[in-house]
This record gives sequence, C-alpha cells and structure tokens, in this order.
Amino acid sequence: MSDLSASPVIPTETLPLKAARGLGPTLAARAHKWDQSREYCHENIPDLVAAKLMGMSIPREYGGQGASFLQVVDVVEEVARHCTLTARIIVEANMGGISAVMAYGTEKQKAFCAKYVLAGDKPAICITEPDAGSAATEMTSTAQKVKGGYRLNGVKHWITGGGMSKLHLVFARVLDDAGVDQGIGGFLLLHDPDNGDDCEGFTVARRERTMGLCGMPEAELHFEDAFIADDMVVLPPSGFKRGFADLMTAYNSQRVGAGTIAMGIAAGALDHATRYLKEREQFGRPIGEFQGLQWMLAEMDAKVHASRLMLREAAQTLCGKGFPDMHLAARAKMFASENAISVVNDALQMFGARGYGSQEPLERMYRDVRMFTIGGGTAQILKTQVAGGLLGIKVPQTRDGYVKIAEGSVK
Ligand SMILES: CC(C)(COP(=O)(O)OP(=O)(O)OC[C@H]1O[C@@H](n2cnc3c(N)ncnc32)[C@H](O)[C@@H]1OP(=O)(O)O)[C@@H](O)C(=O)NCCC(=O)NCCSC(=O)CCS(=O)O
Ligand SMILES: Cc1cc2nc3c(=O)[nH]c(=O)nc-3n(C[C@H](O)[C@H](O)[C@H](O)COP(=O)(O)OP(=O)(O)OC[C@H]3O[C@@H](n4cnc5c(N)ncnc54)[C@H](O)[C@@H]3O)c2cc1C
Repeated sequence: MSDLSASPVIPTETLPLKAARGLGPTLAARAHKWDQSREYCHENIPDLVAAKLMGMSIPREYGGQGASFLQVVDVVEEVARHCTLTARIIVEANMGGISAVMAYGTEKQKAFCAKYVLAGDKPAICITEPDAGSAATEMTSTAQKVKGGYRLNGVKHWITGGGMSKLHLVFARVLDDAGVDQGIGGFLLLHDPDNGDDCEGFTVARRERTMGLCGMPEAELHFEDAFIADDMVVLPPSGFKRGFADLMTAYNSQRVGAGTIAMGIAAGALDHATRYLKEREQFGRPIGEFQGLQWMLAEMDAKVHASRLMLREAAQTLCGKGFPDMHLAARAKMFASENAISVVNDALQMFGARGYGSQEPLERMYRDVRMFTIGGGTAQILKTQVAGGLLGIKVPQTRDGYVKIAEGSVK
C-alpha cells in the first residue's frame, strides 16, 4: 500500500522512480523517431521490463512490485517529461484494465494477465464504440451466453494499442441464454497471432492517423462471434447489473494515469522553456529577463504544480474497492489535461519559430498533449461528473434521465 504519510509534493524515491529517472535521457533521444516513423516503441520495451516498470503495480505474488498508484504516477510523470508514448504504455501496464483484473479477476486470470504485462505487453481497454463515446453506457457490443462461454459481437474504435496489444479487456453488454440484457461485463481477449493465439472472429479493422502520439496505434476492432471462455470473463464484484460502475471504478486509476501523462508533458515543456529563457538572447539580454515571460513562466509552474498535487491526491485517496475516488480522479484529470495544453502552448510560444520546428520537442509535445481532454473521458464529461458530486445529485444526460429519477425507476 502507498505510504499515505508521504509528502504531497516530494515523490518517494522508489527503485522504479530511480529507474525511470535513469531511462529519461534514452527515452528522450528516441521519442522523435517514433513520432516521425509512426512506429511503436518496441525498442523501449526491454528497458521498461528490465527496470520493472511494466506491471510494477501488480501484487508481488503475481510477479509485480506491489507498487501503489502514487508510486506509479511518480514514474509516469518522470517518463512523460521525455516520451509520451512510453508514458502511455506504463499507465496501461499498471492501471485501468490490468488493475481491474488484479482487483476483480480470478487467480487464473490474474496470473495469466500478469505474465503478459510483466513480459512487456500493454493491455488494451475496449470501451468506446462509434455510437457510444461519451455515452459509454449506450454501448451496443454484446456478449451472448453460449455453452462454455460467450460470443462477442460489435465494434470498438479508438482503441489504444489495437493491433499491438495482446491482452484486451472488452466491455460488452451481457445477454443471457434467452437474450435478456444482464448489464455490462469485462471480457479478456488474447490476440497474439505470432504465438498461435489468434482469436477467431476478432479483427483489427483499421488504424486512425492521429495528430499526436503518432507511434501508438489507435485502432478499430471488430468482434464477430468471437468466443470468450467462461473463465476469461472478469465478473465485477457487484455483478453485471452494476458491472459498468465497477469497471469504471477500476478505470478511474487510468484516468489519474492519463492526467499524470498530460502533467508530465507540461512539466517537461516547462523544463525546456526555463532552459531556453536563459539561453536565448534578444535585445542584448536573455529573454528570461523580460517580465512578461517571467510571469508566463510563473503561471506555467503553478499550473503544473497544482495539477501534480491534485493527481497525487487522487492517486492516494482510494475508494472502498481500492481505486482512486471517482470525483478526485475526474477533477484531477480534467484540471491537469486542460492546463497541460495551456502550459505546452506557452512553452512553445517562448521558443518563437524554433518552437514551431522539429529541432525542439515542443511541437511534438503540443500534438501529443492535445488528446488528454478527449481520451479517458472528455473534459466536459468529467466536469459534469465533478459538478454532480458537488451538488450531490445524479446528473443523467439523456432527456428522459431526470424523468426516470423522478419516477424512481433510476436511483
Ligand atoms: C457519462 C458517464 C459518466 C455515464 O453517464 P450515464 O448517465 O450514462 O450513466 P451513469 O448513471 O452516470 O453511470 C452508470 C453507473 O456507473 C457509475 N459510474 C460512472 N462513471 C463512473 C466512474 N468513473 N467511476 C465509478 N462509477 C462510475 C455511476 O455512478 C452509475 O452507478 P450507479 O448506477 O449510480 O450506482 C460515462 O459514460 C463516462 O464516463 N463516459 C466517458 C467515457 C470514457 O471515459 N471513456 C474512456 C474510454 S478508455 C480511454 O479513453 C483511454 C484513453 S486514456 O488515455 O485513458
Ligand atoms: C488518443 C485517444 C486514445 C483513446 N484510447 C481509447 C482506448 O484505449 N479505449 C477506449 O475505449 N477509448 C479510447 N479513446 C476514445 C475516447 O474515450 C473517446 O474519444 C471519448 O470518450 C469521447 O468520445 P467521442 O470521441 O465519441 O466524442 P463524443 O462523445 O462524440 O463527444 C463530442 C463532443 O461532445 C461533447 N459531449 C458529449 N456528450 C456531452 C455531454 N453530455 N455534455 C457535454 N458535452 C458533451 C464531448 O465532450 C466532445 O467535446 C481514445 C481517444 C483518443 C483521442
């Protein structure tokens, strides 16, 4: 468990954090390559495995380090300063889907998933569909109960790592033998064709061409009667009826991780800007002597630091199921992602034309950071969630949502 007495500011100097700090310059030197080639950073994976950063949050009994979410976010911030792509891999190798399995899974599922993640696999979490993005509970992918398991049907898109990830946690609407909707469950699907584990009925249909994080595949996945055996169903603790709530409770850890990547990019951009303000001279003096830029720098620093504090608070304020509190996670991720875009934008501005070119990492960081008010729950959705918490009311978004509450059909 995390050291809850840890200072809210100074990261605990853990072995993983030391390892991440040691890897920083190497990751930074390679980051441009993945961005330009749009290739996955396979070369980084052995370094992450050797540094025990893949699956550091997995309990020791399954081969991990048993690291807390607080210790994970410290590593994520450090890596994100240098390479967004690698930071996203570390988040999904320690939070979100893998954390749901470690919390809700069977012994077999935990050991099975730990093996892949510890060996370097970044699991994919499959929630979003073409017609169910923010309105995730309107997903139409189904898991029809059949003898020995379930048949998955549907389309998921914007799946991070699609085509690269071996493990997939697929959210789907469970239908019993009679086709009656039971609620939403999580289904573990292995896609590892190089090792003969190709799931029939599962296809990677296409890859998005993205503005940032260019080395990470964002793919559309098709499920056509893909069979998932009973023992690969992640049964949420409250059953399928509240399966979405339980699975999203686990997902809140990934929201904190995603917000930390955004903050880490901004922290890295702040480092670059601070360096440049002392290096660049105009009017016979370092541009850092101009008060306007000094004030910008101070504001950037405050935004990064406030984000860091909120994220570290969320990482260590755990709900009953051992995951970050929903509202703290939403607030931290919303705040960090919006402010990170602003900070990276200002840092790029301080470089003048140089910031707009590829001699500095700022333009890549600016393209990378832009996703974080969208992926992981948009800033708008998270603000609604925070407001609902502040008001102490449910905030249904469908037109009949409030009617159902009034009628008592929705609690
Ligand atoms: C918009 C939503 C919040 C859901 O809204 P709905 O009005 O459709 O449904 P609700 O009644 O609000 O929720 C149903 C049920 O689940 C509980 N819930 C919802 N969210 C959470 C949460 N984060 N933590 C815990 N519990 C949650 C809610 O309280 C209800 O429970 P009760 O029935 O009241 O007990 C939701 O659809 C939403 O979050 N939409 C955004 C979609 C999203 O975040 N997608 C992420 C996909 S993965 C990704 O993007 C990866 C990229 S990243 O870098 O990580
Ligand atoms: C880089 C990247 C990686 C991703 N990785 C994954 C992944 O690994 N797994 C996965 O499942 N998904 C992933 N996603 C998908 C992501 O979760 C969705 O894009 C996100 O939930 C928003 O859904 P949408 O794109 O359909 O936008 P929409 O829901 O169509 O929203 C469009 C706009 O309307 C706003 N909006 C919608 N509803 C409301 C409302 N009720 N109130 C106010 N505003 C509203 C939104 O905030 C947004 O501005 C990823 C997305 C990106 C960009």
